[in-house]
Amino acid sequence: MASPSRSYNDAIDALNSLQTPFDIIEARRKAGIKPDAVSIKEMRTYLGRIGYTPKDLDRINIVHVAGTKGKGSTCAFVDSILAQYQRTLSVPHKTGLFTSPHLIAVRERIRINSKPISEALFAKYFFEVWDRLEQSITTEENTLMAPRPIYARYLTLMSWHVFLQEGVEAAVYETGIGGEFDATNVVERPVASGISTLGIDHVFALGNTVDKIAWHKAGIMKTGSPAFTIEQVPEAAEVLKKRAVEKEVNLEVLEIDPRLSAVKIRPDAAFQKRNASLAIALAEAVLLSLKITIPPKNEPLADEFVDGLEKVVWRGRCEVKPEDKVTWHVDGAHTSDSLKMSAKWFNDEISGRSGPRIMIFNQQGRSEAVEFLESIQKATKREGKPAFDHVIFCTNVTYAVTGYKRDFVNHQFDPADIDKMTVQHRFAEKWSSIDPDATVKVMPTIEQSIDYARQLGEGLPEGESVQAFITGSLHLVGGALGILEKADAL
Ligand SMILES: Nc1ncnc2c1ncn2[C@@H]1O[C@H](COP(=O)(O)OP(=O)(O)OP(=O)(O)O)[C@@H](O)[C@H]1O
Ligand SMILES: [Mg+2]
Ligand SMILES: [Mg+2]
Repeated sequence: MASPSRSYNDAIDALNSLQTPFDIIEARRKAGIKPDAVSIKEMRTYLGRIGYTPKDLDRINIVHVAGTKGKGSTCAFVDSILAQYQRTLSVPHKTGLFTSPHLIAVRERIRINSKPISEALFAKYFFEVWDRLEQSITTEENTLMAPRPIYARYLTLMSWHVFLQEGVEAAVYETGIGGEFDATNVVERPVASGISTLGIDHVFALGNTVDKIAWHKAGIMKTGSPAFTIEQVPEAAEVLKKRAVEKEVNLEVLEIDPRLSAVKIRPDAAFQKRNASLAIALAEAVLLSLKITIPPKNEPLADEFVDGLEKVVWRGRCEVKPEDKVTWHVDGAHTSDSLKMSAKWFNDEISGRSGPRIMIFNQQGRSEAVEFLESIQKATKREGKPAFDHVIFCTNVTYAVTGYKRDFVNHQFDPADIDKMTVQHRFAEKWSSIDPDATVKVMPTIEQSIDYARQLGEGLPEGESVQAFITGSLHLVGGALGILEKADAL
């Protein structure tokens, strides 16, 4: 057990103190300072300071995944397949999963045997890393670096410590931003690298065209380790191929795996089948390295693969939650391409259903999201009616009374903007211009937005329910799931 002064909440408060404040982010942005090779060098130093070398990471057999969209889903598929092998063969004995961002609680970013590590374990390892870093500064000459890495990097560092201490035999790693300079890229000999769908996101750090972004993501391919990707737009495919040649990596470009025709992939959409195809290849590579025999590619998938793919739980992505008078469609998409997918998914789901349509949307601190609204409107538009009868733009503040949960405190946004709901008013203005018959509202909290949707459901005739779509931000979706389930949805 963690001591009273070193509880999970203390750990989260300490972690939050490692967030880069909004004004510093702004200053860096203005000065054009971006992540570069120094980030990796520093991560290696921190790893050394907590007592490990990159070679130690080979022990946890890392599968490394980068991409603009589908990283988390692909990682969850791989993890779920490995869980099935653990059930039937007891190998791998322990699995690790490192993903970002979190939906409900920080600790869900670090999982063992598919479950977020407990609060007690999180606190224990968090403070072990904290103390090791503290002690090492006095013993080392190089004090130019900050004593501790920033938020996401700290969690990456901590995940290695957790997985090594816990004896994890196979660990699936999602990159945070990009690949080449991402904290996770300290790994030198992954069991396999996978690159999911590439598109536009994190433009400031990675560049504003898909080829520049592809260059970063390709940085996770390592000489001596197999690499896989799926069909990409030509500019991205070309860069990946070129970098694979430079690194002498055999990059395999996967079609949608024909064996998936016997598997119920949810949602039944091409993008998810691409994620699943990538996951199959990555899981095969891990199993091979663990000396587990798998059926050859021209035979049907082993039951463990089928079950793993069908039973995967990846919350807050394409999730449907029916309630008495509201059917909630919850998806944390937050980039241009994924919001298009997401809106199409919602539209397909509700086809033929009657009842008012409502969208609850937010994307904090990203003004470019105004443009994303158009693609949502295009994918959902109707003849003679607004795409949505009601559209609500709210902040990511969960509750009207208690505000944010600790796990969602975010110093990276301008607090004045949240108070004034600046971005929400801009979204509202935009939506009113593209879907003029919709009732558009701005609300300060997720809770109030959900109440509004529920009120619309009251008094609807038998057989009708509100068709609600919650999207735009994983934080919004996590908060919403917490309210809908009256508890942490972990
Ligand atoms: N291959 C894909 N192409 C486009 N959109 C996708 C793809 N896979 C998933 N999505 C959409 O993106 C959302 C997020 O998926 P996922 O968590 O797998 O992505 P991610 O790459 O981990 O994203 P991030 O870490 O930036 O939130 C899903 O809910 C879905 O709407
Ligand atoms: Mg992302
Ligand atoms: Mg993710």
